[in-house]
Amino acid sequence: MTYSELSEQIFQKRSYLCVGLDTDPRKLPRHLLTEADPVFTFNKAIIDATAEFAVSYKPNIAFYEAQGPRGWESLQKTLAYIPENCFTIADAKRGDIGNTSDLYARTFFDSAAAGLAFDSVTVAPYMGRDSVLPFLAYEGKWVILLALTSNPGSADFQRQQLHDGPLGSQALFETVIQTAQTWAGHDQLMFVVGATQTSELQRIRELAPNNFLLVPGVGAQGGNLADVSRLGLTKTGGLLVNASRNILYASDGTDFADRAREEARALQQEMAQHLASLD
Ligand SMILES: O=c1ccn([C@@H]2O[C@H](COP(=O)(O)O)[C@@H](O)[C@H]2O)c(=O)[nH]1
Repeated sequence: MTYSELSEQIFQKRSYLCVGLDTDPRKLPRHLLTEADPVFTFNKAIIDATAEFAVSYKPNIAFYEAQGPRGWESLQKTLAYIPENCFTIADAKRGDIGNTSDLYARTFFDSAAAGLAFDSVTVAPYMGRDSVLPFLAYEGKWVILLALTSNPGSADFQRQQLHDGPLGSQALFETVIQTAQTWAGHDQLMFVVGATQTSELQRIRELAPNNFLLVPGVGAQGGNLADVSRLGLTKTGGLLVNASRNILYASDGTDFADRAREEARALQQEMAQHLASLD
């Protein structure tokens, strides 16, 4: 999906909601446990219930890998089930020396390799340019680079001051955002910024005025959608705000899909208001 197609979806659906498919078999409603593939059955119901309100889906790969080959199969089926008009994110947080990154990129982008063809993959920037470039070699595919993550540990490295960054003294996450833009344009590069990091969002928008930001951390992690939207929205949308647990596990009963739909609808309705206030 291209930048303008994603932007078009956002204004058509009046939503920048990304539903996180962090599907944990231990949290599934009991009545699904007799299904042949309970994870896929659950994901299918969640997608059916939320597709009207979401522009993106983000399976977190850890939840599938932890189940071995069975999990990989559920992931393949889930990806194939996500509607064409939704942007897909493999939240895998990969990155290694070039030839290894090359295989990670094949895993998530080339369906002939592992049966997966995501639109994008999350990548850790720590190993630098040559660890990221193999992902960018795929035309039409996106890299979503971790910049300032939502967790408390983001202070350990990402907020550390560097004294000889491109602008002199600046935080490591600022260097990541500036330097990565010399590797790819905003049509192929997004940044992860936690919803819990709104104190830095204005600065991040100055550094990356045109890049989409993937913002996890509303709901279960306490991030505030209104603040994220006020500081992060742009004329093209510019945001994908993820919610996982709040939607997936709104109920653990037979009404789980209805409750997930209500949660997704509530987020979409607030997003529609924020988009309307852009005019
Ligand atoms: O900085 C980051 C980067 C990624 N995540 C991921 O997003 C979801 C958030 O789930 P919630 O249940 O809505 O809290 C999850 O997959 C994380 O691994 C993040 O939270 N923060």
